[in-house]
Amino acid sequence: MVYQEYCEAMKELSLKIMELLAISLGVDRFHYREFFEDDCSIMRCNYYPSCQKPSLALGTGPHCDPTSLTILHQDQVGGLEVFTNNKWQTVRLHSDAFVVNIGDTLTALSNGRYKSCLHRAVVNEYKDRLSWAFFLCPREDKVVRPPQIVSID
Ligand SMILES: O=C(O)CCC(=O)C(=O)O
Ligand SMILES: [Fe+2]
Repeated sequence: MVYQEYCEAMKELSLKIMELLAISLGVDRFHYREFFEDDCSIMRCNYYPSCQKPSLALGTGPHCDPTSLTILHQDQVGGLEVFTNNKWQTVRLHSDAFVVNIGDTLTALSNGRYKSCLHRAVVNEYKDRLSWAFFLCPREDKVVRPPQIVSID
């Protein structure tokens, strides 16, 4: 029940963020909300056992999320890193905050104006770690393309 409520709240939050992104692109505010109708979003709980030699272990290897938006909540152990300015940087922990990632689908939907970000999760030497990721994804048969107004470079 809590799980279902969490998923519904994440879906609504991600659609609200998509409204703001639509406005920022000069697109009709509800354009993406309509695009994500009957969505095939995914919720995933990640568990990373502690590891005595973290540098030799792969938590979640470097990747860009293939999805549209990811809303991530991490526990107080930490381990999420983002590749920016040519180096891996730790994403600061904040118990009251979510991390919002742009995924590859959104890069396509925005004609490259929003870029997906390379990130990874490293494991902790002493503590197990948990993270919860909600991935906003369109219905599987949707054609992914930017609205015309955003297609013009
Ligand atoms: O556990 C994390 O902090 C990141 C997980 C992640 O990148 C993913 O599930 O796609
Ligand atoms: Fe990811």
